[in-house]
Amino acid sequence: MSVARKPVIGISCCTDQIGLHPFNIVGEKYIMGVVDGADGLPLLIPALGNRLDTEQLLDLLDGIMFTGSPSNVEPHHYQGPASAEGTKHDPKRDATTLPLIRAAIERGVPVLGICRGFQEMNVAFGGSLHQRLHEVGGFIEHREQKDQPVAIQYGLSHEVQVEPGGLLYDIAGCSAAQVNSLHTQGVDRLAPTLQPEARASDGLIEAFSVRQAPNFALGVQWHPEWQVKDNAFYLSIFQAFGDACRARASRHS
Ligand SMILES: N[C@@H](CCC(=O)NCCCC(=O)O)C(=O)O
Repeated sequence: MSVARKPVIGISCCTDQIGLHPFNIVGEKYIMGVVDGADGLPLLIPALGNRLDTEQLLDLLDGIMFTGSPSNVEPHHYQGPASAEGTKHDPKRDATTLPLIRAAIERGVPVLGICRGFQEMNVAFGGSLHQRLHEVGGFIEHREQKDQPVAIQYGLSHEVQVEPGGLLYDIAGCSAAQVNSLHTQGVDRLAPTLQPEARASDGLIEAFSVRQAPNFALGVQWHPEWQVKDNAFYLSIFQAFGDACRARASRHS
């Protein structure tokens, strides 16, 4: 009797210097989102840029989650103005995730993008970002309160309106939900291939799917991985992603 295996879900890594050495790192909450929310087997994807064998990786994986990060996509990827001095970048991550997003979606590998990962999806398909939403005018505060405990920083912050009839509406079964909010950047020009799935009260696009994607492809600006089991809306996103990954995995077994 064969036992269904858990889907293998890739998780994009950031790079950072710790002491004398460069490291590939990922926040544990993303790993636990895959384990607890998607019931998947997490596999970390190092930021190897063009040295990553994308074809072999996509053969192995049943899904990929593109994580959030304190770093920002370098603006030359969307023809944006130079970043403000001191902006944190991760060019090795950009060189890995932007092509990997396009390749994964084209190959029908399920994709979930979170926060930076959501912003990367927009840039990967030709969209652009506001680099400092709070300086644009007209937007509510989307940044976390950095002086507050982590539970407050990742606590519910504002509402999003879910597009009726869309993928997220189907998944969550609701037309509005409260989400956390920990980002400075946001979608400016939405890539033509992306379909808005949710907006904040200021109109900012906070979730999208990929039009005509052969499989699950959703990006969200908030952090559904945060204590995923305790929030029905967050959990529904991970379960839908996990189901798509399981369906793909079953084709290989
Ligand atoms: N740097 C971007 C993206 C924000 C983001 O992904 N934050 C996550 C912070 C750490 C984490 O929870 O992984 C922006 O500021 O818009």
